[in-house]
Amino acid sequence: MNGRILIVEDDRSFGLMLQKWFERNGFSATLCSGMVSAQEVLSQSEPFQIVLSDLRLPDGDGIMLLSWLNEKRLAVPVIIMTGYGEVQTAVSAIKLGAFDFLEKPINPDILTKKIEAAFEVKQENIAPPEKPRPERKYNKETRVFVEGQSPLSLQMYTHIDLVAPTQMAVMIVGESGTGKEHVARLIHTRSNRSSGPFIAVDCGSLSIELAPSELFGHKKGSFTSAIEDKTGFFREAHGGTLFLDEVGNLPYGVQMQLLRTLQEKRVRPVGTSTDLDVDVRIITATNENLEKAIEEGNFREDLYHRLNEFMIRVPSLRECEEDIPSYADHFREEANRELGREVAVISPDALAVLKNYHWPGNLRELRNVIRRAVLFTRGSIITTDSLPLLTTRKEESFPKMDISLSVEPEEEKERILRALEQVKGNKTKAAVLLQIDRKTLYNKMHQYNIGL
Ligand SMILES: Nc1ncnc2c1ncn2[C@@H]1O[C@H](COP(=O)(O)OP(=O)(O)OP(=O)(O)O)[C@@H](O)[C@H]1O
Repeated sequence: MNGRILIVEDDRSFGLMLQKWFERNGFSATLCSGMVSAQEVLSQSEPFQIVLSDLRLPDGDGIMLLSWLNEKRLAVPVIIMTGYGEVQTAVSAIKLGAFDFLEKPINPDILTKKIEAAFEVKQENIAPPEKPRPERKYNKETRVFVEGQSPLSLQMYTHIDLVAPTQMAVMIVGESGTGKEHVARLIHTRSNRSSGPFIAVDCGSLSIELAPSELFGHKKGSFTSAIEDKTGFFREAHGGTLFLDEVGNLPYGVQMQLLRTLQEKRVRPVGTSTDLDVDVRIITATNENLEKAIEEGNFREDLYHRLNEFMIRVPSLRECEEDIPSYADHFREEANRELGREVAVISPDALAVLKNYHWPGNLRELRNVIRRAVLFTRGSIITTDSLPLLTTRKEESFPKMDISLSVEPEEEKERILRALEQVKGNKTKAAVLLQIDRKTLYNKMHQYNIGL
């Protein structure tokens, strides 16, 4: 391993020890003693591959540093170091996007594994430092997934199977960490585009200035930093699927261009005057209420309807309690493999705790909790002792997300016609696609004068 690591630690002797350890292991490590100095270094020097930050700093904390990195769109994995008993805060840090956490006193083997894992993610997900790119490509199945068997999960998989073979634009909604990206990938692999590319783009990392060229490409010399031709995500996804994650974050200025591209199925790279054909299926995901964004003037309504030809709602984990044991077991096996452990089971008491918690961070949080438990377990059984304090009960949890839709009549008619076309006129299937009952479909067809 080698690469640039930034250590943010106010305990100087501990920081120096870490710095020496990294240097002995072939890294270049920079040490900062506080948040502000870390921000200065991160803004000025060459990009770092990993930031290893203490949770508590004299002029802030690791979580503030994390938020600052997010704000500045500096895509670097952050590992937070916590003291004994600060695991809850560390879990919050992970929900905010920290890559992982490490408990002090630091075990060098665990540190090595986490650094290796962060590097892998950095190589896989994030582009070379000098040219940050927000896409992730999936050319092969890298992870194993579990299909929940609860009624809401089964309903979701039925919807996936139904919509996957069509060309409809799918909008996936659900809380953070529910597995929306996994659903997008599943739709792609179950579609007739599965042999084509799957390009995932995090819309939150597209700046207003660069978004057009990232999405639609550019011609060499069309602006100062355009030192070579760029294909753009749309054309990279030609023949396959373009997944726009966190689509609510798409800069408003680019939304019109996106709509035009979708309607005309053509892109015009920046700095050119020629339109190029593109054949791309669009899948989007959001964990925010886009209707509110529309009301507030932050998201175009016409684009919303174009992207939302079919909506899939990914249930929260607290709505699928019966799936928790199989997910937990799956994450236990995954952690065993990745951490070289042999933890065989989760005790019934521990399972009861897991089932009773409200999981605001959903599958991502469950995965982190189980990984931590596998690390902490000395024997072969995960007991309540190896779980963090999971105290908030389900009853105290938040209300469900409102995903109801209101559509303009013209658009509604258009959607019904499209759905009927996709399923060759089968009204039962069209009603499922539109997520309305058959009777409502008949009424609407009558209302819009669509031949029965
Ligand atoms: N069906 C599944 N089986 C096993 N692991 C899963 C499954 N779905 C999701 N995961 C895991 O849960 C975590 C969160 O999944 P994912 O990133 O797809 O969620 P998301 O809803 O897209 O999150 P966000 O809203 O933050 O973008 C990931 O580690 C993913 O690998």
